This record gives sequence, structure tokens and C-alpha cells, in this order.
Amino acid sequence: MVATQKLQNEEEVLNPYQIVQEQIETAAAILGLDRDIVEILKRPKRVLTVSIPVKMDDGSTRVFEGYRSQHSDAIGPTKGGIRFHPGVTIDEVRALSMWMSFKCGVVSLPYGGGKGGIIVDPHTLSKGELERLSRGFMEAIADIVGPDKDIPAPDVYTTPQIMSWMMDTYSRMKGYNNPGVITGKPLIVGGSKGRNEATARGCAYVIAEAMKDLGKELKGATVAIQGFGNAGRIAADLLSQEGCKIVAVSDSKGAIYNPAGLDLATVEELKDNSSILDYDSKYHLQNPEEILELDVDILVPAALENVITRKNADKVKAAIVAEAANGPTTPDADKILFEKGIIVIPDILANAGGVTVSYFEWVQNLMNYYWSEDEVNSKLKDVITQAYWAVRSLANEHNVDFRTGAYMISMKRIAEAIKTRGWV
Ligand SMILES: NC(=O)C1=CN([C@@H]2O[C@H](COP(=O)(O)OP(=O)(O)OC[C@H]3O[C@@H](n4cnc5c(N)ncnc54)[C@H](O)[C@@H]3O)[C@@H](O)[C@H]2O)C=CC1
Ligand SMILES: O=C(O)CCC(=O)C(=O)O
Repeated sequence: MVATQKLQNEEEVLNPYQIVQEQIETAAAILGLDRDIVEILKRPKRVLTVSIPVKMDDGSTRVFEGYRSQHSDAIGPTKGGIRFHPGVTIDEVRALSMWMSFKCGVVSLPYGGGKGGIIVDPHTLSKGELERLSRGFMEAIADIVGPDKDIPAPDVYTTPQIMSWMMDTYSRMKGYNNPGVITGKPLIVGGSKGRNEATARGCAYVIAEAMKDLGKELKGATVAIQGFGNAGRIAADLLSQEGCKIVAVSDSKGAIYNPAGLDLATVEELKDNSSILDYDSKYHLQNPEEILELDVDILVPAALENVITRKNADKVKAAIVAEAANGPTTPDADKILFEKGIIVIPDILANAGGVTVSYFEWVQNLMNYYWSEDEVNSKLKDVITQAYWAVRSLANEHNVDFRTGAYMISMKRIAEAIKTRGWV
């Protein structure tokens, strides 16, 4: 418990931008990477701040602040989602764009990382206000995005419909149809089969590999999932199809837990029509954060950053933590979990299924030729499974956690591109 004791004496770093810089330094030290390259990697190449005036339904105008961060274009155009959330900050968007670069590196996509965000709670907007905000944001960032420059996608509280409005705005500005500017679109306007499920599917694939790795059966394994949106809810479905027992789920309103297994169909119906908290009240968790500390085989944080910290990491009991969310575990918590022998499948691997199928969507848009769902899923499975074993081997070889192993793979690749381009 040496690391744990040392940690008590220092302030825990919770700023995601500082966290990703720390993660870069950790991997760089093991790789012995040139300082010049590390300094390039530690900051985004460009961050655009925009103000978006939106005519509200009551006739007033509200101005929203948004960001688009582009980390590295050494390997190819930048790629990554757009988040609509009241807690968005410029540092969060910077960090998310950097995690995207390393994510694309782990699964060998020809992209660097980008990310966008608007400070807004979209649930407080009417459909018309949401459409005007989405179109206004695309108009504001149109100069720096494009199929060969930077390709956005969905993230927290953004949807295929929002991607469609943004694609339409960009296409109108250019004067011709431009589906390759954004991914995660509805199928009818150039979306890919399998994209909606891809983040969760990729996560389920790496969980299956990790369980094999531990010599454990997926069938009957117990699972707790924090966040019941695109990533978490579909992960619950897919894992339950594999025979796992989903014992706990939560969303922004609260958490439910039944050690004997939740009735998933009922939970889904309640999520669609009212609230998961309309589930039998004897299964409500008084403190929703306790979902992270339940005695389960697999824990899937699928909501927001910094939920597993120095404060609760020691209480995590799962054998596997599969990070469907970006940035759920702090570096201090990583150290504690590693000491406890818990496998943390890092975000840049565990949720890379989303961007992988976004890449497939972009390729299909550029070819104007579309694949079957089986083709998409089987290509995804190959990519993710290979990435899992590459990360696992490197991590074990260096006796480091999987996150560091994953960063090492990516950073080596980006560093090589930076050198080959002659930037250092
Ligand atoms: N959608 C995608 O393709 C990808 C998403 N991710 C990551 O997955 C995470 C979730 O994103 P999505 O599922 O797309 O968003 P979403 O908007 O579809 O769902 C978010 C879910 O999180 C819940 N939530 C919000 N605050 C919470 C809290 N404090 N405690 C528990 N639950 C809470 C919401 O109620 C909702 O159920 C994010 O970290 C995102 O960056 C990562 C890769 C791809
Ligand atoms: O699909 C994409 O391009 C990126 C999705 C995303 O934002 C993420 O992986 O965090």
C-alpha cells in the first residue's frame, strides 16, 4: 500500500487536461521518448472557442459557448465527438481530444484526435432550439472541420438527429452533399449499420477477452453499469445476451441494484417512458455512487470523468473495470487499482469501438458503397480483439497497467509520424 499512503499527502489532480498530460509523461518515460515530441503531444494543436447565438422559442436570444479542440493531425484528419453538457469546460474538451488521438492510435485508425463541446443542458431546450443550436455550432466551426480535416461524431447528450442537422448545415454551406463531414448519422443520410451499438459492442468484445484472460466464464458473471445511455445501456443489452447478469445500473437520476439480477426489459421500458427510479423502490441504491463499489465481476463506468478517484478506488471490488466512459478513473485511482490486481481496460481501448465504426462510416461515405451489419461487426471484432491482446502483452511485458501499455502503443505510432514528417 506504499502508493496509497504517498497519495494521501498530496492534492488529487482532477483537471482532465492535467490528467492526460500526466498519463503522457508516464508512458513517455517508459518509452524514453524525445522531450520535443512529448511537448508536442502534451497540448492540442488548435482549440477554437465559439459563441453561438440561438433564437429561443420565447423570442429572446441566448448565447451559448462551445469549443472544438484538435489535438494532433500527424497521422491524419482529427476525429471525435461533440458533447452537449452543462459541465463542459475548455480543459475537458482539450483532454477529450487528446484521449481521441491515443484511442485512434490503439486501434490503428488513420486519424488524430478531436473533440467538441457546448456548455448546455440540452434537456432544457425545445426540439427547435436544439436544432438551431446544433446548426449554429456547425456554422461556427465549419472552417476547421471537413471530411479531410476534422470529422465530428456523437458524444454525451448528442444524437444521430443532431449529427444529421450538423451534416446538413455543412453540406448547405458547401453547396453539395457532404456526408463524410460527420459520423454517427442516421442510416438514411449516410450512417453506418452498427455505429449506434459500436461503442458498447467494442466494450463487450474487450470484456470477453479479459474474462478469457482471467480464465473466467462470461456466462453468469455479474455486471454493474454506471450510465444508461448509448454506451451503458447497449452494453447492458449485449452483455446480457452473452449470459451476464446485470445486477446494477444508474443514470443521472439514481441507481438500482438487485444482486439476483435486474429485469432489463423493465429497466429499458422505464428509461424510455419515465425513469429507472420507477423500478421497485426496494432495489434503489441510497447513494448512487455506491454502484462503483458493488461486489461484481465486471464494472462498466459509462457516464462521465473522475468517478473512480483516490477516495473510492480502494472500495472497488470488481475483477475488471471496463471504461466505456472517457476518463472515469484518475491516475491516483489507477495506481490503487493496479496494486489491488484489478484489470482496468482503459477508455482508449474499451470504448474505441465507437470511433472504429465511425471510421468505417467515413470510409463508406467516401466510397459511397455500404456494408452489411455483419461485415461491420466482424471487422470491429477483429480490430478490437487484436488491440486488446497488443495492449495486454505490452503492459505485462513492462509490468505496467493496461492504460500505460495502450498509451505506449499509440504514442510510439504518433511519434514516428511526427519524426517522419520532420516536425522535430
Ligand atoms: N457515444 C459514443 O459513441 C461514445 C461515448 N463514449 C463515452 O461514453 C460515455 C457516455 O456517453 P454516451 O453513452 O454516448 O452518452 P449518452 O448521452 O447517450 O448517455 C449518458 C448517460 O449517462 C448518464 N449520466 C449522466 N450523468 C450521470 C451520473 N452522474 N451518474 C450516472 N449516470 C449519469 C445519463 O443519464 C445517460 O444515461 C461518455 O464518457 C462518452 O464520452 C466513448 C466513446 C464513444
Ligand atoms: O465516433 C467518433 O468519431 C468518436 C466518438 C467519441 O467521441 C469517443 O470515442 O470518445
